[in-house]
Amino acid sequence: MKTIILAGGKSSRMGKNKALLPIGGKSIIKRIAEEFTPISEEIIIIANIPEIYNELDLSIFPDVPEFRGEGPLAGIYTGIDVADEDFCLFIACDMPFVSRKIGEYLIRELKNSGVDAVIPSHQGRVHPLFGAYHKRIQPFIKENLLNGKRKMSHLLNEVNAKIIEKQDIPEELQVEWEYCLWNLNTLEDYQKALEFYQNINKL
Ligand SMILES: Nc1nc2c(ncn2[C@@H]2O[C@H](COP(=O)(O)OP(=O)(O)OP(=O)(O)O)[C@@H](O)[C@H]2O)c(=O)[nH]1
Repeated sequence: MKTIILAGGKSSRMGKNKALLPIGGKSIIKRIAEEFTPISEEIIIIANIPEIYNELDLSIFPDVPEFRGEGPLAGIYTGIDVADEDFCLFIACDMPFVSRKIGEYLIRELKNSGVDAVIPSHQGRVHPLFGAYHKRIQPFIKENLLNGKRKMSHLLNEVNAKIIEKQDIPEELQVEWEYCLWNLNTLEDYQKALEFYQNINKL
């Protein structure tokens, strides 16, 4: 499988590039890349200012010109295009604690169940930016973007998406579930993530 990190956002609520915020001495995007390297054939970054990430030594592509900067859906469209692979795992660059075990689980479900997408959900909230997607959804994304429908929820209503809840996953993965889905939007979120990181490292 290929892992695709979406890093083409504006981080306007954070006020600085979320992907580069350090946690435990490492940027979030680097943490994600390192976490997924052991299980990925390739890690690809989709970012609109690619040179920012040169030091990561990964493949970096901007959104396709047709949809540049049109939100995460544009990043997924581009990721599917460049990965040229049936099964892709997408991860937002603002999820510092994503887990490869859960990523593997999502991809396995995608392969075994034959659906178009496998998406985690926690406490009534779906997290489509840590999800496994089949290449065949690409025409649906294109149609939505051409019609100005940028919300992930539109796409998930149109394709055959399997939503996974905590109780669906093997028990040994359930501990990781909650923090794995955590994404950071504001400085307050970042502060909480730093505290969480310090606390788990004290255990
Ligand atoms: N490739 C690509 N990724 C995007 C785009 N917009 C958002 N993302 C990524 O999608 C994820 C979620 O982004 P959001 O938090 O919704 O948006 P954001 O622009 O990063 O942040 P805000 O400006 O605060 O809304 C992050 O990993 C972003 O980098 C885009 O237009 N292209």
